[in-house]
Amino acid sequence: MLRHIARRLGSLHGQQIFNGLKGISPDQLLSKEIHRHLQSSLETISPISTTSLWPFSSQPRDFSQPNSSWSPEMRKVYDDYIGLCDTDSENGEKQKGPWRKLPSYNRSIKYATAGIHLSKLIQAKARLFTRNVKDQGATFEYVVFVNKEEKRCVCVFQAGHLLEGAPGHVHGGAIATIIDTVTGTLAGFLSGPIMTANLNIDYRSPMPLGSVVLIHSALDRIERKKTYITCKVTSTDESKLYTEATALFVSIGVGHLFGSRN
Ligand SMILES: CCCCC/C=C\C/C=C\C/C=C\C/C=C\CCCC(=O)SCCNC(=O)CCNC(=O)[C@H](O)C(C)(C)COP(=O)(O)OP(=O)(O)OC[C@H]1O[C@@H](n2cnc3c(N)ncnc32)[C@H](O)[C@@H]1OP(=O)(O)O
Repeated sequence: MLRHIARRLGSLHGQQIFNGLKGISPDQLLSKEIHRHLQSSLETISPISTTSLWPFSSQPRDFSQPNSSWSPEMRKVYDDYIGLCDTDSENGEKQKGPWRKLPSYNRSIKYATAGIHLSKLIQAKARLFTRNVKDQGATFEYVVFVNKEEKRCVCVFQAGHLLEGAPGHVHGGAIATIIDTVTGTLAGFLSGPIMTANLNIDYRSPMPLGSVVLIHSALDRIERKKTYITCKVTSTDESKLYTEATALFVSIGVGHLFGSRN
């Protein structure tokens, strides 16, 4: 199975991966390829482009583009960060800024869904939890910007009406979900394939439904297979603190999702 996946990825990239890496196991190959995908997305995606090296569709939808459900506040913060992605130099030319917008698709690599244990129907229908509702604005509207040099990212998150927990406020599980997603995105970007091992959350203030908040995540440290991330959720002007969290991600080989320990 792993060899089949590795071959598929190899063929999707003109065989250069498979041919050039003889002696490397499919596990290692997939790990390298996933990390390469995450990194290359960051290098190649322009702010409004949906072009990517994503192998399963030539034009996957990037869910982190502005849509009509975004409030003016969400749109403004998005535009501010887009402005930090490209800056004007003294001679008026565009230069790459320190920030990059990450694209966001509604499914992960097909075989990452514990593949062999799931029916083909489930595999075909599997969708990323945070991107599985078609109704724009109903659940998680978010976009992640990464600053590679500073090893941190900021997510602009607008919490939709279907995320209600306490009346009029966002469910703690939904807040945990978006924190896991953002800290996991940063850990995956920095360390390659990872899984959440530990997530600690302190809920400091209730978050009203419809709020637009910033989720600031930063690398704390990397120790062997362990990537530690810190996180703060604030209002967009950063005057109000909603949530604080720390997360531990452990690097995995792809075989991990198929029950093998490596
Ligand atoms: C095709 C693969 C694709 C994989 C994804 C790749 C990249 C993703 C990148 C970006 C993703 C984009 C968006 C992100 C979206 C969502 C992110 C959400 C991710 C999740 O939502 S994912 C679901 C929840 N997640 C689980 O379902 C994990 C279940 N669990 C396990 O699968 C294992 O448990 C595992 C892997 C955690 C560790 O297992 P293991 O065998 O690999 O490692 P081991 O046990 O040897 O530990 C090594 C060192 O970590 C320490 N350690 C381990 N666990 C600890 C803990 N809890 N607390 C404190 N320290 C801990 C040990 O003490 C040792 O430390 P030391 O090195 O110092 O001895």
